Amino acid sequence: MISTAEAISLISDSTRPLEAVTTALSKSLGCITTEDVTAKIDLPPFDQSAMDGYAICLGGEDTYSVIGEIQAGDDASEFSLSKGEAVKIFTGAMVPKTADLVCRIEDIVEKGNVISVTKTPTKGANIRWQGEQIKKGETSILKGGKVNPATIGFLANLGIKDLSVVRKPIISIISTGNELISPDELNTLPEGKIFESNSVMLSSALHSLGYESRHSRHLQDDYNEVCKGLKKALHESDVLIISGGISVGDYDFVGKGLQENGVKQVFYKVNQKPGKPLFFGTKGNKLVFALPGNPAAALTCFYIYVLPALNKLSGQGFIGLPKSTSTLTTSLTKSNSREQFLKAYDDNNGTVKILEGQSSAMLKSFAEANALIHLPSHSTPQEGETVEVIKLS
Ligand SMILES: Nc1nc2c(c(=O)[nH]1)N[C@H]1C(S)=C(S)[C@@H](COP(=O)(O)OP(=O)(O)OC[C@H]3O[C@@H](n4cnc5c(N)ncnc54)[C@H](O)[C@@H]3O)O[C@H]1N2
Ligand code: MOO
Repeated sequence: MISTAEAISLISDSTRPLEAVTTALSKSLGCITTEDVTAKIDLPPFDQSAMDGYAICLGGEDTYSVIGEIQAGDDASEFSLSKGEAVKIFTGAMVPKTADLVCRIEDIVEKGNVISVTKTPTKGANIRWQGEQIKKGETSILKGGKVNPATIGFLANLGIKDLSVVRKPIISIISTGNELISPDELNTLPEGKIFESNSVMLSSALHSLGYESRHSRHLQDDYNEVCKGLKKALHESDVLIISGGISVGDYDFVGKGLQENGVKQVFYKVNQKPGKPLFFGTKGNKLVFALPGNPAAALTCFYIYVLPALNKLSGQGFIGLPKSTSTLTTSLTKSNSREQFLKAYDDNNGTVKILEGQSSAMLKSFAEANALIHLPSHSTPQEGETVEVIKLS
């Protein structure tokens, strides 16, 4: 059986970034840009007032005659002020070229059509100059950056509607098992059945990390159904995330079904708890993860293996959840010959505790956890020792 480090390295070596596509700016959140983006206009596009007040043309006196008003959105390019004149102006409105500065409304006294300035600011005060943020022709964002909400706002402000980015993968989630009933299907469980939970858990994990599952299907433990379902999913996706049916039982058909569909096995089984029977394979550039069905094993394998691969496909490099170290406040009594990922609570102040209920079938402790502790095989760390922590939130 291979180690977790070997599994990670094999997945990374099999993963290539997807091609560039042009996407609507509004749909580009979390994407990696593939080109430098040049500003097509100055920002601001004109000299703008930064305050509500009066734009004045300095005249040597503290009083000014008010000759008009400029609202945000008005074209003031033809507006002309002579020395000693002022125009009422609002935040964001165009400042006439003949104005020297903007006085805040708080710093003047209004008397009819005349204002007295109680505190004259320096020349140029309260004006956001044309192009002071960025000038037409300059680079607004660099190739290889990750689009965040501010990037989208900045580019929208520049009038940019489309962006060239690395395409995000099309992902299918497949759950397998005769025992599974969708909670949407029935309210009461027939004997021997359980409510299906891995697909909604995995699609939520994807969503929380900036990915979406395009297709989700449930397959019965039937060889033909599994083969057909996998064929369809392989045809329509870049990444398959399968849960269950990958162990050694008579009705675990996922391994055989993948082989039948031409998926090349890269590895099967990792020396870890939970998630020992993890399968990873490829078909061309498509990636196939068959996660063990036990829910905590499926989610752990998703975070450790699937997420960094999705990030690499999307142009970000093979990057997983952030890691740090913390001091244990509890001790582990039993060692394991496998590496372990333990559900844990990290207080974000340097200490971490191992939670009760570490079975790979249990999600209760995972739901309370905000971290996984990664332990080497055969280790029994004690209270006070430093351990590696993978942050879930
Ligand atoms: N003889 C052996 N048996 C098992 C071994 C082994 O080495 N030898 N490994 C065990 C380990 S470790 C794991 S993990 C499981 C993995 O088995 P499968 O991937 O084939 O998963 P299933 O048998 O289909 O399911 C396991 C468990 O999880 C529940 N499950 C499955 N899918 C879902 C779902 N979508 N939602 C909620 N729960 C699900 C399923 O009902 C089972 O209880 O194999 C061990 N066996
Ligand atoms: O690998 Mo399994 O997830 O330990 O139960």
